[in-house]
Amino acid sequence: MAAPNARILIVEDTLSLARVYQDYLRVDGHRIEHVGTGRDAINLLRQNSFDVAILDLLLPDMDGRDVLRMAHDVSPHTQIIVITAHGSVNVAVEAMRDGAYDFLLKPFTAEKLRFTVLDALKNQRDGAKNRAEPGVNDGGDENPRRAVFGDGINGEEARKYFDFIGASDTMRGIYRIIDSAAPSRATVFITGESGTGKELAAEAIHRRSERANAPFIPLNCGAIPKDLMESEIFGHVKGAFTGAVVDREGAAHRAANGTLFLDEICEMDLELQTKLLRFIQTGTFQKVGGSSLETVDVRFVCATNRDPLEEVRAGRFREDLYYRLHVIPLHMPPLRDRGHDVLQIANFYLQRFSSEEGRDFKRFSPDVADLFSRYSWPGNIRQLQNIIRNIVVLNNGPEVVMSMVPRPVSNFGLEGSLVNGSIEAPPPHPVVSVDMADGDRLWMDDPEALAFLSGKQMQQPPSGAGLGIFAARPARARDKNNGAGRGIEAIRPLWMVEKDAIEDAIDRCDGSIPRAAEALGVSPSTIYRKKQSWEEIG
Ligand SMILES: Nc1ncnc2c1ncn2[C@@H]1O[C@H](COP(=O)(O)OP(=O)(O)OP(=O)(O)O)[C@@H](O)[C@H]1O
Repeated sequence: MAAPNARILIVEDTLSLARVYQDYLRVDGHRIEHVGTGRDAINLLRQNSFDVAILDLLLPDMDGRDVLRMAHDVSPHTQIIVITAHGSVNVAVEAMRDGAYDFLLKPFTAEKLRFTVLDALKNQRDGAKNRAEPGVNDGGDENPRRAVFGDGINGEEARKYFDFIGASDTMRGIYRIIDSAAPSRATVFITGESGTGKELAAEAIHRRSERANAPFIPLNCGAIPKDLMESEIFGHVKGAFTGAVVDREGAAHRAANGTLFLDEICEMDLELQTKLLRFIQTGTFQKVGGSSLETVDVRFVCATNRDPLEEVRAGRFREDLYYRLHVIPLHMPPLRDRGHDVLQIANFYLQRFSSEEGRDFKRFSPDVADLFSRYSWPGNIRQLQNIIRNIVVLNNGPEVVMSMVPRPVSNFGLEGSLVNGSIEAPPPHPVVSVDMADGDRLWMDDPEALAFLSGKQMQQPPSGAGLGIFAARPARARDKNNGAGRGIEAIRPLWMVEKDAIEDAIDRCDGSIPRAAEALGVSPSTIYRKKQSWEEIG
């Protein structure tokens, strides 16, 4: 990296340390100023423009995190690097959530400090460049369509970090935590809804670490039947149980010197949790049916889509194991909170699936792009992938138009009910309406979606009428009930409806749960878990 002659503020109350940091950084030709209190730091940041601030979180006059938040507010373009005491990675991670660019754990070397500052500067300059040139494909664009849907822009140009696509602020925060956490041996505990990329994050942590050349072994604790789980992790000796006809190594052994990724960790049964805890504490384990102790060096990364503390409270997850594993928390944001990333990811998969399936898709029409940006994506990236695969397989390009978008995405915005039967103000754009079987009238500004939904003839709204409805249950459901006599006894519990849908999907996939799961946009373990809960209901 080039010597940048940047303006740097050091906020450190120990004078001797501040001098050392200044000496380290002067080598790169920066202009450096120093203050010893939080108050002075905020004042200086308010009056001057600094590229980077190096902030010790332990200050005499203010809580370091308050200083950080205020510094971020008064000077959002200053990249803030926080310094924390050795062993307080958690504090550092929290600080990054509050807007810090990176952190340094004491003690650190001159090289580490210089590199971290240069990296922050590079980020700051890239950010400034992107602000000055809206339209560059890094997610900082004010105009999502230009960034993602403009001519010639394809998914490969989208901002990538390992296998992640996306450059939203939330995801940049995730990449920084991965960068910082990866080199250490500390356990990373990843949370987030299904399909948000938890496994991708675990892999990135591995690939970014010194263990990258050793194996990355994922193990889905929710997808493996309980009684086989212990052998999956620790292996077994011949004859340990019926069917154990040969000795077998488990995931712990295979992950030696690498990373063991325990996905859906909260699904692990309590007895096995005790054995896992012992393994984490001692680095040793016994194969099922074995008598000798084996020792391996593994780094643990685990993930869950549940709230782990809630599981602890409910007695389903051991508290001591939780604290042992929960060293560096990493929360994967849902897709709906990632701004323009959704379009970048959509475009990436459109190009990929299109070439895999021999189609000519190049782009999304503006209304599809708009729908994708507004939709809530409950199944996150996996659902987005499935929708795009569906579109690509069943249609051809070059443009993805509204009529190609399958449900439930295409129905988005149609659910809801007429508020007290009132008719609201007419919309500023043309609408169409349709009379439904049960007497409701639908007013829509999207003729295609309305036609699809109702299968009825459309008409222009009478003058003076306004935007009514949005009471659109799918036509099928309406026809079945035909308006009359819809008593609450006809309503089935949600779990039964869900059970029917899942069983139907499994049937259509010839009994394959993984394929059914993919088609439904959930993980196989979700289905296994649900099947188990239906059995418990009886
Ligand atoms: N930012 C992203 N860009 C591109 N693809 C992504 C991104 N995040 C996730 N994916 C893809 O989405 C799919 C789901 O990701 P992944 O399996 O890591 O999610 P998960 O949170 O572990 O899901 P689950 O909780 O269901 O196990 C994978 O195919 C992954 O490659």
